[in-house]
Amino acid sequence: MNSIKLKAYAKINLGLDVIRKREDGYHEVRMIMQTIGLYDKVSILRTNNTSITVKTNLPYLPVDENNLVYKAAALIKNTYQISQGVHIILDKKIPVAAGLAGGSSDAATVLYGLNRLFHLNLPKEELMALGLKLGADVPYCLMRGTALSEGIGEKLTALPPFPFCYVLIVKPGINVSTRYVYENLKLNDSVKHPNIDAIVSAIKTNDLREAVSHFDNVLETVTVKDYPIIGQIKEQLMASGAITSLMSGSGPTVFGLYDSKEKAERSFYQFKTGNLGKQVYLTGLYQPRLKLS
Ligand SMILES: C[C@](O)(CO)[C@H](O)COP(=O)(O)OP(=O)(O)OC[C@H]1O[C@@H](n2ccc(N)nc2=O)[C@H](O)[C@@H]1O
Ligand SMILES: Nc1ncnc2c1ncn2[C@@H]1O[C@H](COP(=O)(O)OP(=O)(O)OP(=O)(O)O)[C@@H](O)[C@H]1O
Repeated sequence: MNSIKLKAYAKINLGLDVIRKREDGYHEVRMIMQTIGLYDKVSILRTNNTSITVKTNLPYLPVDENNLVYKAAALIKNTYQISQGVHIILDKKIPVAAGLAGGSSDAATVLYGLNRLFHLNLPKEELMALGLKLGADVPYCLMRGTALSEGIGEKLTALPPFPFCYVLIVKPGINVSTRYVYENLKLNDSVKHPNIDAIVSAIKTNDLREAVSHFDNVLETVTVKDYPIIGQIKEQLMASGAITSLMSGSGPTVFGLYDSKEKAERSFYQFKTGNLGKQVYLTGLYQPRLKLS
Protein backbone atom coordinates (compact mmCIF):
# COMPACT_ATOMS: atom_id res chain seq x y z
CA MET A 1 0.00 0.00 0.00
CA ASN A 2 1.49 3.33 -1.10
CA SER A 3 -1.31 5.69 -0.22
CA ILE A 4 -4.38 5.95 1.95
CA LYS A 5 -7.48 8.18 1.85
CA LEU A 6 -9.27 8.90 5.12
CA LYS A 7 -11.95 11.11 6.66
CA ALA A 8 -11.25 13.21 9.76
CA TYR A 9 -14.54 13.87 11.57
CA ALA A 10 -15.44 16.90 13.70
CA LYS A 11 -16.74 16.68 17.29
CA ILE A 12 -19.15 18.66 19.39
CA ASN A 13 -19.32 18.76 23.21
CA LEU A 14 -22.76 17.83 24.55
CA GLY A 15 -21.58 18.80 28.03
CA LEU A 16 -18.43 20.52 29.22
CA ASP A 17 -17.43 21.06 32.85
CA VAL A 18 -14.12 22.37 34.14
CA ILE A 19 -13.21 21.04 37.58
CA ARG A 20 -9.98 22.89 38.38
CA LYS A 21 -6.84 24.46 37.00
CA ARG A 22 -3.81 22.20 37.33
CA GLU A 23 -0.33 23.30 38.31
CA ASP A 24 0.84 22.96 34.67
CA GLY A 25 -1.79 25.48 33.50
CA TYR A 26 -4.03 22.86 31.87
CA HIS A 27 -7.55 22.30 33.21
CA GLU A 28 -9.13 19.14 34.51
CA VAL A 29 -12.37 18.64 32.58
CA ARG A 30 -15.41 16.37 32.41
CA MET A 31 -16.96 16.41 28.97
CA ILE A 32 -19.43 14.47 26.85
CA MET A 33 -17.90 14.15 23.41
CA GLN A 34 -19.83 13.40 20.22
CA THR A 35 -18.66 12.91 16.63
CA ILE A 36 -20.68 14.57 13.86
CA GLY A 37 -20.87 13.87 10.13
CA LEU A 38 -18.80 16.88 9.07
CA TYR A 39 -15.28 15.88 7.97
CA ASP A 40 -12.00 16.89 6.36
CA LYS A 41 -10.47 14.61 3.70
CA VAL A 42 -6.91 13.45 4.40
CA SER A 43 -4.85 11.63 1.76
CA ILE A 44 -1.39 10.34 2.67
CA LEU A 45 1.09 9.18 0.02
CA ARG A 46 4.48 7.53 0.56
CA THR A 47 7.17 9.36 -1.43
CA ASN A 48 10.66 8.60 -2.78
CA ASN A 49 12.36 11.17 -0.54
CA THR A 50 12.63 11.62 3.24
CA SER A 51 10.62 14.81 3.81
CA ILE A 52 7.09 15.61 4.95
CA THR A 53 5.14 17.83 2.57
CA VAL A 54 1.63 19.19 3.05
CA LYS A 55 -0.85 20.64 0.54
CA THR A 56 -4.18 22.15 1.62
CA ASN A 57 -7.15 23.89 0.03
CA LEU A 58 -7.06 26.70 2.66
CA PRO A 59 -4.38 29.25 1.70
CA TYR A 60 -4.23 30.72 5.24
CA LEU A 61 -3.32 27.41 6.92
CA PRO A 62 0.38 26.63 7.48
CA VAL A 63 1.88 23.77 5.44
CA ASP A 64 5.07 23.55 7.52
CA GLU A 65 5.72 22.12 11.00
CA ASN A 66 2.96 24.37 12.36
CA ASN A 67 0.27 22.27 10.72
CA LEU A 68 -1.00 19.53 13.02
CA VAL A 69 -0.88 16.95 10.22
CA TYR A 70 2.83 17.73 9.75
CA LYS A 71 3.37 17.46 13.53
CA ALA A 72 1.62 14.09 13.62
CA ALA A 73 3.70 12.74 10.71
CA ALA A 74 6.95 14.03 12.25
CA LEU A 75 6.06 12.45 15.58
CA ILE A 76 5.54 9.03 13.97
CA LYS A 77 8.64 9.31 11.75
CA ASN A 78 10.90 10.34 14.67
CA THR A 79 9.48 7.93 17.24
CA TYR A 80 9.73 4.87 14.99
CA GLN A 81 12.78 5.96 12.91
CA ILE A 82 11.00 5.93 9.57
CA SER A 83 13.15 7.56 6.89
CA GLN A 84 10.68 7.42 4.00
CA GLY A 85 8.86 10.69 3.32
CA VAL A 86 5.12 11.35 3.09
CA HIS A 87 2.98 13.81 1.16
CA ILE A 88 -0.27 14.81 2.89
CA ILE A 89 -3.17 16.36 1.01
CA LEU A 90 -5.59 18.03 3.38
CA ASP A 91 -9.00 19.03 2.07
CA LYS A 92 -10.54 21.10 4.89
CA LYS A 93 -14.25 21.49 5.38
CA ILE A 94 -14.39 21.68 9.20
CA PRO A 95 -14.27 25.37 10.19
CA VAL A 96 -10.84 26.33 11.61
CA ALA A 97 -10.36 27.44 15.24
CA ALA A 98 -14.03 26.77 15.82
CA GLY A 99 -14.26 24.43 18.82
CA LEU A 100 -14.90 21.45 16.52
CA ALA A 101 -11.47 19.80 16.96
CA GLY A 102 -10.71 20.05 13.24
CA GLY A 103 -6.94 20.19 13.62
CA SER A 104 -6.99 17.52 16.34
CA SER A 105 -9.03 15.19 14.14
CA ASP A 106 -6.67 15.74 11.18
CA ALA A 107 -3.72 14.89 13.45
CA ALA A 108 -5.47 11.77 14.81
CA THR A 109 -6.21 10.67 11.24
CA VAL A 110 -2.55 11.02 10.22
CA LEU A 111 -1.46 8.94 13.27
CA TYR A 112 -4.02 6.28 12.32
CA GLY A 113 -3.08 6.45 8.62
CA LEU A 114 0.68 6.18 9.14
CA ASN A 115 0.18 3.30 11.57
CA ARG A 116 -1.48 1.44 8.70
CA LEU A 117 0.68 2.71 5.82
CA PHE A 118 3.94 1.71 7.56
CA HIS A 119 2.49 -1.48 9.14
CA LEU A 120 3.47 -0.34 12.64
CA ASN A 121 0.68 -2.30 14.35
CA LEU A 122 0.68 0.13 17.26
CA PRO A 123 -1.92 -0.66 19.92
CA LYS A 124 -4.68 1.85 20.64
CA GLU A 125 -3.08 2.94 23.94
CA GLU A 126 0.21 3.82 22.25
CA LEU A 127 -1.47 5.79 19.45
CA MET A 128 -3.56 7.69 21.99
CA ALA A 129 -0.48 8.50 24.12
CA LEU A 130 1.21 9.88 20.99
CA GLY A 131 -1.96 11.81 20.19
CA LEU A 132 -1.99 13.47 23.60
CA LYS A 133 1.40 15.01 22.80
CA LEU A 134 -0.29 16.83 19.90
CA GLY A 135 -3.40 18.08 21.71
CA ALA A 136 -5.88 17.25 24.46
CA ASP A 137 -8.69 16.35 22.00
CA VAL A 138 -6.53 14.04 19.82
CA PRO A 139 -6.98 10.81 21.87
CA TYR A 140 -10.77 11.19 21.61
CA CYS A 141 -10.52 11.76 17.85
CA LEU A 142 -8.86 8.32 17.67
CA MET A 143 -11.93 6.84 19.36
CA ARG A 144 -14.98 8.71 18.00
CA GLY A 145 -18.66 8.22 18.81
CA THR A 146 -20.25 9.14 22.15
CA ALA A 147 -17.79 9.24 25.06
CA LEU A 148 -17.04 10.67 28.48
CA SER A 149 -13.73 12.53 28.50
CA GLU A 150 -11.89 13.30 31.76
CA GLY A 151 -8.44 14.34 32.97
CA ILE A 152 -7.34 16.94 30.40
CA GLY A 153 -9.13 14.90 27.73
CA GLU A 154 -7.10 11.69 27.80
CA LYS A 155 -9.24 9.59 30.16
CA LEU A 156 -11.89 8.22 27.86
CA THR A 157 -14.91 6.06 28.60
CA ALA A 158 -17.02 4.82 25.69
CA LEU A 159 -20.76 5.48 26.13
CA PRO A 160 -23.72 3.97 24.27
CA PRO A 161 -24.53 5.93 21.08
CA PHE A 162 -26.50 9.11 21.69
CA PRO A 163 -29.90 8.90 19.91
CA PHE A 164 -29.64 10.19 16.33
CA CYS A 165 -30.29 13.91 15.82
CA TYR A 166 -29.76 16.34 12.95
CA VAL A 167 -27.04 18.86 13.82
CA LEU A 168 -26.92 22.42 12.59
CA ILE A 169 -23.45 23.96 12.90
CA VAL A 170 -23.25 27.77 12.95
CA LYS A 171 -19.89 29.51 13.20
CA PRO A 172 -20.00 33.31 13.46
CA GLY A 173 -17.30 35.36 11.76
CA ILE A 174 -15.21 35.78 14.92
CA ASN A 175 -12.14 33.88 16.08
CA VAL A 176 -11.58 32.82 19.68
CA SER A 177 -8.49 30.86 20.74
CA THR A 178 -8.91 27.84 23.03
CA ARG A 179 -6.06 29.08 25.20
CA TYR A 180 -7.70 32.51 25.67
CA VAL A 181 -10.98 30.94 26.79
CA TYR A 182 -9.38 28.61 29.36
CA GLU A 183 -7.15 31.40 30.67
CA ASN A 184 -10.11 33.73 31.16
CA LEU A 185 -12.38 31.20 32.84
CA LYS A 186 -13.19 32.21 36.42
CA LEU A 187 -13.98 29.15 38.51
CA ASN A 188 -15.62 30.98 41.41
CA ASP A 189 -18.71 30.01 43.42
CA SER A 190 -21.10 31.66 40.98
CA VAL A 191 -20.16 29.23 38.19
CA LYS A 192 -22.94 26.75 37.51
CA HIS A 193 -21.40 23.33 36.87
CA PRO A 194 -23.29 21.04 34.49
CA ASN A 195 -24.36 17.67 35.87
CA ILE A 196 -22.19 15.46 33.63
CA ASP A 197 -23.14 12.31 35.59
CA ALA A 198 -26.83 12.97 34.88
CA ILE A 199 -26.05 13.18 31.13
CA VAL A 200 -24.11 9.89 31.33
CA SER A 201 -27.02 8.18 33.14
CA ALA A 202 -29.58 9.51 30.65
CA ILE A 203 -27.46 8.33 27.70
CA LYS A 204 -27.28 4.89 29.30
CA THR A 205 -31.07 4.74 29.54
CA ASN A 206 -31.47 6.23 26.04
CA ASP A 207 -33.46 9.17 27.45
CA LEU A 208 -32.90 11.98 24.95
CA ARG A 209 -35.02 14.67 26.69
CA GLU A 210 -33.49 13.98 30.12
CA ALA A 211 -29.94 14.07 28.69
CA VAL A 212 -30.56 17.31 26.82
CA SER A 213 -32.02 18.99 29.93
CA HIS A 214 -28.53 18.76 31.51
CA PHE A 215 -26.49 19.95 28.49
CA ASP A 216 -24.30 22.91 29.39
CA ASN A 217 -20.82 24.26 28.70
CA VAL A 218 -19.00 26.27 31.42
CA LEU A 219 -16.76 27.85 28.78
CA GLU A 220 -19.82 29.80 27.59
CA THR A 221 -19.36 31.94 30.74
CA VAL A 222 -16.28 33.43 29.03
CA THR A 223 -17.43 33.70 25.43
CA VAL A 224 -21.13 34.59 25.61
CA LYS A 225 -20.24 37.65 27.70
CA ASP A 226 -17.47 38.78 25.33
CA TYR A 227 -19.32 37.93 22.10
CA PRO A 228 -23.11 38.54 22.24
CA ILE A 229 -23.45 37.01 18.75
CA ILE A 230 -23.03 33.56 20.36
CA GLY A 231 -26.13 34.15 22.50
CA GLN A 232 -28.02 35.48 19.47
CA ILE A 233 -27.26 32.32 17.47
CA LYS A 234 -28.40 30.14 20.39
CA GLU A 235 -31.67 32.09 20.55
CA GLN A 236 -32.34 31.77 16.82
CA LEU A 237 -31.62 28.02 16.95
CA MET A 238 -34.11 27.55 19.81
CA ALA A 239 -36.72 29.72 18.10
CA SER A 240 -36.40 27.52 15.00
CA GLY A 241 -37.42 24.41 16.95
CA ALA A 242 -34.06 22.95 18.02
CA ILE A 243 -34.26 20.51 20.95
CA THR A 244 -31.25 22.32 22.39
CA SER A 245 -28.46 24.65 21.36
CA LEU A 246 -25.01 25.00 22.88
CA MET A 247 -21.58 26.35 22.15
CA SER A 248 -19.14 23.58 21.20
CA GLY A 249 -15.83 23.38 23.11
CA SER A 250 -14.18 26.76 23.44
CA GLY A 251 -16.36 28.12 20.62
CA PRO A 252 -17.26 30.23 18.87
CA THR A 253 -19.29 27.60 16.96
CA VAL A 254 -22.80 26.96 18.22
CA PHE A 255 -24.75 23.81 17.37
CA GLY A 256 -28.45 23.06 17.40
CA LEU A 257 -29.85 19.53 17.67
CA TYR A 258 -33.10 18.65 15.88
CA ASP A 259 -35.30 15.56 15.80
CA SER A 260 -37.12 16.92 12.74
CA LYS A 261 -35.33 17.06 9.38
CA GLU A 262 -37.80 19.65 8.13
CA LYS A 263 -37.18 22.05 11.03
CA ALA A 264 -33.41 21.57 10.70
CA GLU A 265 -33.53 22.33 6.96
CA ARG A 266 -35.69 25.41 7.47
CA SER A 267 -33.32 26.71 10.12
CA PHE A 268 -30.30 25.94 7.89
CA TYR A 269 -31.82 28.08 5.15
CA GLN A 270 -32.57 30.90 7.63
CA PHE A 271 -28.92 30.99 8.82
CA LYS A 272 -27.55 30.65 5.28
CA THR A 273 -29.49 33.72 4.17
CA GLY A 274 -29.02 35.68 7.42
CA ASN A 275 -25.96 37.40 8.85
CA LEU A 276 -25.31 35.60 12.17
CA GLY A 277 -23.44 32.61 10.73
CA LYS A 278 -20.36 32.93 8.53
CA GLN A 279 -20.10 29.14 8.09
CA VAL A 280 -23.25 27.04 8.33
CA TYR A 281 -23.52 23.25 7.90
CA LEU A 282 -26.35 20.78 8.31
CA THR A 283 -25.21 17.30 9.26
CA GLY A 284 -26.06 14.57 11.80
CA LEU A 285 -24.53 12.72 14.73
CA TYR A 286 -21.98 10.13 13.57
CA GLN A 287 -21.54 7.02 15.71
CA PRO A 288 -19.05 4.51 14.18
CA ARG A 289 -15.87 4.20 16.22
CA LEU A 290 -12.43 4.15 14.64
CA LYS A 291 -11.24 0.53 14.58
CA LEU A 292 -7.92 0.20 16.39
CA SER A 293 -6.14 -2.93 17.58
C1 LIG B 1 -12.12 22.93 24.41
C2 LIG B 1 -11.90 21.48 23.97
O1 LIG B 1 -11.84 21.43 22.57
C3 LIG B 1 -13.10 20.66 24.40
O2 LIG B 1 -13.17 19.41 23.77
C4 LIG B 1 -10.62 20.91 24.56
O3 LIG B 1 -10.63 20.95 25.98
C5 LIG B 1 -9.37 21.61 24.03
O4 LIG B 1 -8.63 20.66 23.34
P1 LIG B 1 -7.41 21.06 22.37
O5 LIG B 1 -7.76 22.21 21.51
O6 LIG B 1 -6.96 19.78 21.73
O7 LIG B 1 -6.36 21.55 23.42
P2 LIG B 1 -4.77 21.77 23.26
O8 LIG B 1 -4.43 22.06 21.85
O9 LIG B 1 -4.10 20.63 23.96
O10 LIG B 1 -4.58 23.06 24.17
C6 LIG B 1 -4.87 24.39 23.75
C7 LIG B 1 -4.87 25.28 24.99
O11 LIG B 1 -6.07 25.05 25.74
C8 LIG B 1 -5.83 25.00 27.14
N1 LIG B 1 -6.35 23.73 27.69
C9 LIG B 1 -6.67 22.69 26.87
C10 LIG B 1 -7.20 21.53 27.37
C11 LIG B 1 -7.40 21.43 28.78
N2 LIG B 1 -7.93 20.34 29.32
N3 LIG B 1 -7.08 22.48 29.58
C12 LIG B 1 -6.56 23.63 29.05
O12 LIG B 1 -6.28 24.56 29.79
C13 LIG B 1 -4.33 25.18 27.33
O13 LIG B 1 -4.14 26.51 27.67
C14 LIG B 1 -3.74 24.98 25.95
O14 LIG B 1 -2.67 25.84 25.72
N1 LIG C 1 -4.75 20.79 10.17
C1 LIG C 1 -5.18 21.91 10.77
N2 LIG C 1 -6.47 22.26 10.70
C2 LIG C 1 -6.92 23.38 11.32
N3 LIG C 1 -6.14 24.21 12.01
C3 LIG C 1 -4.83 23.91 12.11
C4 LIG C 1 -4.30 22.76 11.51
N4 LIG C 1 -2.99 22.71 11.79
C5 LIG C 1 -2.72 23.78 12.54
N5 LIG C 1 -3.81 24.53 12.74
C6 LIG C 1 -3.88 25.76 13.56
O1 LIG C 1 -4.48 25.37 14.81
C7 LIG C 1 -5.39 26.37 15.28
C8 LIG C 1 -6.63 25.68 15.88
O2 LIG C 1 -7.32 25.04 14.87
P1 LIG C 1 -8.49 23.96 15.07
O3 LIG C 1 -9.35 24.07 13.87
O4 LIG C 1 -7.93 22.64 15.41
O5 LIG C 1 -9.23 24.56 16.36
P2 LIG C 1 -10.44 24.04 17.20
O6 LIG C 1 -11.49 23.45 16.30
O7 LIG C 1 -10.89 25.17 18.06
O8 LIG C 1 -9.84 22.88 18.09
P3 LIG C 1 -10.38 22.36 19.49
O9 LIG C 1 -11.84 22.15 19.37
O10 LIG C 1 -9.61 21.04 19.62
O11 LIG C 1 -10.00 23.39 20.50
C9 LIG C 1 -5.69 27.29 14.10
O12 LIG C 1 -5.41 28.59 14.47
C10 LIG C 1 -4.79 26.82 12.95
O13 LIG C 1 -4.00 27.84 12.41
